[in-house]
Amino acid sequence: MNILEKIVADKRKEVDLKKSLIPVSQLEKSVLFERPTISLAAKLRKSKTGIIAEHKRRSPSKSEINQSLNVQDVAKGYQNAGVCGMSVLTDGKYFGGSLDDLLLARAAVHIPLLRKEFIIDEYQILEAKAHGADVILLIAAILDKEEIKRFSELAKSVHLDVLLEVHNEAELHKSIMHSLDMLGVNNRNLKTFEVSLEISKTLSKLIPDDFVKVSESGISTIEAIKVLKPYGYQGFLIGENFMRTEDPGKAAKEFIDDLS
Ligand SMILES: O=C(O)c1ccccc1NCC(=O)[C@H](O)[C@H](O)COP(=O)(O)O
Repeated sequence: MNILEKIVADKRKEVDLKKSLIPVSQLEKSVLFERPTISLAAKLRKSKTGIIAEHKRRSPSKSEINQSLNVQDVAKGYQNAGVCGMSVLTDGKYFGGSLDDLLLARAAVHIPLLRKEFIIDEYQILEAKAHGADVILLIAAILDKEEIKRFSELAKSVHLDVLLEVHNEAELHKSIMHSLDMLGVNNRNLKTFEVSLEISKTLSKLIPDDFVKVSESGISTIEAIKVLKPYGYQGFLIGENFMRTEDPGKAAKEFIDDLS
């Protein structure tokens, strides 16, 4: 089994357990379920910098990144830095995140929040909404076309933006559909951890203009963004580069100031 298969196998067990403990009817009663969401896609379309900053304590490729920070301080720092949105990893086993991180970030800031998760069941989309997310991530490598359609339509029906992530041409071809808002190209191969910005460059020309294009992973310099912008990218998802520092908000602010 590669790492992605392991994550998905664990996720299936986790979701089955959660469904038995907290029914959908309870998720729908959350005050946050009624909260009007904020569109990340709309923010990215208007932004000159397009930074989506991530809260990431650890990862399968890098192990520990930063375990000592308070998620609300990170969220406020990112908001103060002028990011377009914040990505909150909610997977516990592999990334050290949780749905509580999402709730806490929601209570601290008013920028769009992306639930960064391995979504394999509709339940997780309703869970995202009930915990204050504005956006969900769908990963083409772990979903078939019918699931992408079903999950993205459900997300849209509860007013969540959808970021669909691809890493190769086959994933992109099966994924293009009207119920998506943003197409993300992950520069990291989630099976081998190899990172190359060339993936964003190559796939950019195959993405129709009606989607906001987001380049994800392995971005650590202003130069990388300057290289990717002419390929039509309006969003740039950055995790480790900010989270490795003592003050991710400050690092994001310096980055955005240099970019502006
Ligand atoms: O980051 C990993 O090691 C990883 C491994 C397996 C599946 C997903 C993984 N990361 C999720 C992400 O997509 C990144 O956290 C995100 O794009 C930010 O990347 P970076 O700026 O390189 O931290």
